[in-house]
Amino acid sequence: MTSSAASSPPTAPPFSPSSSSKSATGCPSWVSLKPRSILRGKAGCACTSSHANLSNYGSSSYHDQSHAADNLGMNSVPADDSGVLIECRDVHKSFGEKHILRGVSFKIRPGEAVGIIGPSGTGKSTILKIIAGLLAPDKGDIYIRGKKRSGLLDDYDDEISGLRIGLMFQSGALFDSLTVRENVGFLLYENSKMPESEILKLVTETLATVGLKGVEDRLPSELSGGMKKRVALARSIIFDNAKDSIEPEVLMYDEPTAGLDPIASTVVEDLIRSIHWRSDGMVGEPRGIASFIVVTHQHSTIRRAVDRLIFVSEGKVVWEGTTRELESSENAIVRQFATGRPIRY
Ligand SMILES: Nc1ncnc2c1ncn2[C@@H]1O[C@H](COP(=O)(O)OP(=O)(O)OP(=O)(O)O)[C@@H](O)[C@H]1O
Repeated sequence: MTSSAASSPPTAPPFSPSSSSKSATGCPSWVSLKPRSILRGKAGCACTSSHANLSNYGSSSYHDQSHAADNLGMNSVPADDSGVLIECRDVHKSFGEKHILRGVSFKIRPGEAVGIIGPSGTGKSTILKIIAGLLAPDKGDIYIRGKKRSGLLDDYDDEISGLRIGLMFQSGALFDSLTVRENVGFLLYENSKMPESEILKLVTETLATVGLKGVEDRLPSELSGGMKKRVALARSIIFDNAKDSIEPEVLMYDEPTAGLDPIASTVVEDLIRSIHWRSDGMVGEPRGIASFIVVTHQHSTIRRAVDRLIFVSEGKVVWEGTTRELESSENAIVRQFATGRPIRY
């Protein structure tokens, strides 16, 4: 992500588990469309990005070529519109003079694993923030289960949103002054009626799910980049056992593998998949997470973590198709993305 969200940098509320009096800085790694006091006004992180294979994206040559993609047919876009969870319809967004989104339209259906790809700065993260209700579109609408949504995150109640959406920021956005245990259990300590001993147990179990053991007492500064991503993932999938309504039905990940080495990337990609699989009851306990959306530049993440792709360029969706179709597409830009070859001038 190339820039911060519209809001000013967040300051987290004081952390208040009984055992700690530390205060936190930073912002949560995920937000839900269900309002909770801890999340109000806390969204928005300054993020950085690394795009190993796509350094030439955003060049004029790239943009010239992308016009050709406008003529591409949409491949393998499911025809069945019944039960569409999220629809972006002709969404526009400008920041000052910069017209970033110029009529973005797509649909997310139940159970889908969707990747949003495209040149740097084309507005992919902005799309996630608009879907999450952190930013308002200037024009166009977001439909949730067929119902037009209005307002931002803070305005929602359960009836209006109708869908629980979690967003994991690219940076992971861990609270630097809190331990791993406190970070992962943050929302539960703040909101849940669960006893602290149960929260501790759940934190340990959730960390084990993402392959981390014995790191509960470490600070984020004592973790590698890959471990931080996994802690952020753990925080995005820990749920209040006492309520079944708190779990997000759609998880959105903003560049979850950016900056990771291939092995650490694979771990995170497979974790994202496994969370999804569990929603289908294929592995372990069924979860309520219906779909997920991943913004990524990483080819391995596209191959391992998602099934369908939405290619955004110059603020529009210029191609949709399966990951397999990405490999075989004859469109110059899509093929170039698939092969990771530098663009020739
Ligand atoms: N709050 C904001 N204020 C001003 N400009 C913004 C804001 N948020 C995003 N932008 C600008 O909008 C453009 C799109 O940003 P965005 O982060 O959505 O792109 P992206 O496609 O996710 O990029 P990347 O692939 O590099 O992460 C960038 O030029 C960015 O600087």
